[in-house]
Amino acid sequence: MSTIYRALTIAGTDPTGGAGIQADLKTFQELEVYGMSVITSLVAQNTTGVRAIHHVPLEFIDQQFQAVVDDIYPSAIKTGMIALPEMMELLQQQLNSHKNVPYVCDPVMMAKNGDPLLEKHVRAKLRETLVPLATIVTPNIAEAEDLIDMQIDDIDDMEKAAIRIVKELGAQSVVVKGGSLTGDAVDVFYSRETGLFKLDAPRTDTKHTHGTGCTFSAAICAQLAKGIALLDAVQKAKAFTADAITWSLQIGNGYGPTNHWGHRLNGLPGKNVNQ
Ligand SMILES: Nc1ncnc2c1ncn2[C@@H]1O[C@H](COP(=O)(O)OP(=O)(O)OP(=O)(O)O)[C@@H](O)[C@H]1O
Ligand SMILES: Cc1ncc(COP(=O)(O)O)c(N)n1
Repeated sequence: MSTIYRALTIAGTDPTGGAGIQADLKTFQELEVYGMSVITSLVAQNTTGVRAIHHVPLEFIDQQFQAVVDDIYPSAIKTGMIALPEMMELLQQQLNSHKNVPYVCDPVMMAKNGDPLLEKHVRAKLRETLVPLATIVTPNIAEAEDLIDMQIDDIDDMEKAAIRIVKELGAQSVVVKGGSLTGDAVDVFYSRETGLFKLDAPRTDTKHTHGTGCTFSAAICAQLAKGIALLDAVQKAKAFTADAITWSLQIGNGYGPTNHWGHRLNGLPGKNVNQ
């Protein structure tokens, strides 16, 4: 039998299925990687915004994590919404004990509509605990600005920020995502080994981008679980995410979800599965 690659996401939920744990598991499945999850926070949200957050007790997060690693050992791990400093400390300890496993840190700070998922005063804790352990950290523009306290207006700034995140915060590599800029959807990858690398995709004219960051980081995690090299993993994840955005589902009353099976529709007529 062929190898079963296994990816673990540690994150919050989205009951409408577009972001968080749900988006991660859909992405793992599409990429033929066995998906597992540890839930940190239950989030009552939809495509229009966040209504309420219920944090899972620390001890129970620990029990979920142990239950996974004691039985089906992950080939790669990602973290998404980690809202409390004590959760970050617990995961820092856990990830430190499993340093052999590639780790993708998506430093989730807010939902697409601007609702906070991580309070401002605990962002420094994320920078100190989880970011330094990351094989790759995947901030969007606002998150990168927060991580290294600089304003980012263009691709030059993204490059400066990427280098600083690796050199000053200790992550092994970074991809700064340019989804919120204008023009082509350009992301900037940096690692000490490869240097700077631009990832370019045409921008799809859509507001349905809820969960793009979760999908992108989960796709990187899935590729790393398969043993794909870092830059190649990021390039493959970029293409997967671009397809998920291109083949928009047009559902929800706000920022609608991406289409996780979009990569299967390339070559078919139309860009909207409802057409
Ligand atoms: N309209 C778009 N067309 C094509 N690619 C896009 C578009 N918007 C975002 N992307 C790409 O999607 C990926 C995620 O980037 P983005 O900046 O949206 O992350 P994010 O803000 O963390 O996402 P989210 O918070 O919605 O999970 C990046 O590769 C980015 O370039
Ligand atoms: C649990 C969780 N994690 C991450 C996001 C970010 O995704 P988006 O910015 O697209 O809403 C989210 N909304 N919910």
